[in-house]
Amino acid sequence: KNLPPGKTGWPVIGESIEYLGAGWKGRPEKFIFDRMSNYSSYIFKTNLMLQPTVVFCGAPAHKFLFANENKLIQSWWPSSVDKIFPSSTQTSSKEEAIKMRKMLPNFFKPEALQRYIGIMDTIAHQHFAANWDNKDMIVVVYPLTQRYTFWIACRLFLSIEDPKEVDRFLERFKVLSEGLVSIPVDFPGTPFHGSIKASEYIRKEFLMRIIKQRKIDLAEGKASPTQDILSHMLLTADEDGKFMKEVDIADKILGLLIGGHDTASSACAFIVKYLAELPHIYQGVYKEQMDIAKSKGPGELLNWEDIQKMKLSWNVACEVLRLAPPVQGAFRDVLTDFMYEGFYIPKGWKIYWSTHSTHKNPEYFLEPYKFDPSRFDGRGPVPYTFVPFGGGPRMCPGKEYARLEILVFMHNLVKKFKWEKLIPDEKIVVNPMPIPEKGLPIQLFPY
Ligand code: HEM
Repeated sequence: KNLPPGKTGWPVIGESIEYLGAGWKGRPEKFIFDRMSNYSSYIFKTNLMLQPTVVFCGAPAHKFLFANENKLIQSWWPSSVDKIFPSSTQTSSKEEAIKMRKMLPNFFKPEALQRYIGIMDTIAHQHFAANWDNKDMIVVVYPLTQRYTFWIACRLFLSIEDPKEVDRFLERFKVLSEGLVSIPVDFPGTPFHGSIKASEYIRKEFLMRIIKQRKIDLAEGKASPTQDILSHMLLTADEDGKFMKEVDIADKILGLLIGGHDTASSACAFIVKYLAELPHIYQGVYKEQMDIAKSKGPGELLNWEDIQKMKLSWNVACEVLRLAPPVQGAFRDVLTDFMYEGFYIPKGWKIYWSTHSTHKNPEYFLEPYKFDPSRFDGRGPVPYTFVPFGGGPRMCPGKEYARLEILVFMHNLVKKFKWEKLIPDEKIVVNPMPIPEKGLPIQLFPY
């Protein structure tokens, strides 16, 4: 049978090491481009995460995959992810994903999102005052953007208000994320082992304690049914009148935290990096945000209309997501044998789609390494070429929420500071999100 070109690497581990990189700090972009130029610019075979895998590259391939979700293919996560959180939306379990998908529109519908803007803005004020203003005006950005997005999620998902509690939770959470996309060796000391332990603690102890207390508070009228995602999950029954089990709620909330946390933190950190490197882009964003700031009364929070005015800022954020996409790509399981472009794709193999195959492809983006936010003016890039949030039925449900928290972050940041990078050529590592190796230390210059 005519399998796609490519090699499957070492016995058992295949090319996972090349993909994830030594020390789990990989260069997925190089992996994809090397093989696109060695084998074929639209398809090649390999072996990743212990699975024979075909990588689909380019806009037509993305279109094909997104259109065939749940027909020829279905979302699949490496067994490592299934083990770290057994029944949540991030796993391959289709039923759980469907349940989650049905519930999500309530959290991410426009009325709900509009309510979140003021809360995000309040948290941003407190976050910048508590963490960025210091004597030397030197900060390391990535841990701070992690704090910012985690604080927002803790508030909107669980009504955790105390920053110290948020920080304690974040420490455990970081251990979990680090082993999420790793070689699944469950042995003390490996990232995978740490991740399983952290997940058990978060799901079975930390979240369970909050869920039980919330049930009591709701029964006694001390908590509001609409105050956050947790109340909503506890009080919403499915079509058969059944309420979700506590363990499932813990898993779902963890799934949302995983989906939304490191992704948005990485995006915010790269925005800081690019704005430091490109003063003319910073000036444009500064002007746009100051016009909005000047139109507000003292203490007045950002609202939906303000967000709509942040056109250039969002173009800049999109260009950052194109050049440094937080999600490298995702896997699919092949449900039935099929042919693609004359190549045989066997049932049971995995498919991987990669943001890089289009984002930095000169066929779709002229001078792909040039930072040019005007690419997003008007109708923007050609469909299926700009895919930081994926596409089709499994497209990121948190896209609009992410847009809001990123724009609120940019507004509060440029209003307060200019900055310079302290390590001019800081290396970028991918673990599994891209991050500057030393976390992006910067010198701040407050206004
Ligand atoms: C810049 C920020 C973000 C990026 C780049 C991003 C990217 C993605 C991508 C590419 C996928 C699809 C993966 C696939 O094709 O299988 C995805 C799925 C998902 N995202 Fe996001 N995401 C972001 C923020 C968020 C936020 C803020 C949340 C939640 C509040 C979230 C929750 C999820 C969930 C639950 C899924 C799984 C959906 C499913 O499998 O049906 N994401 N995200």
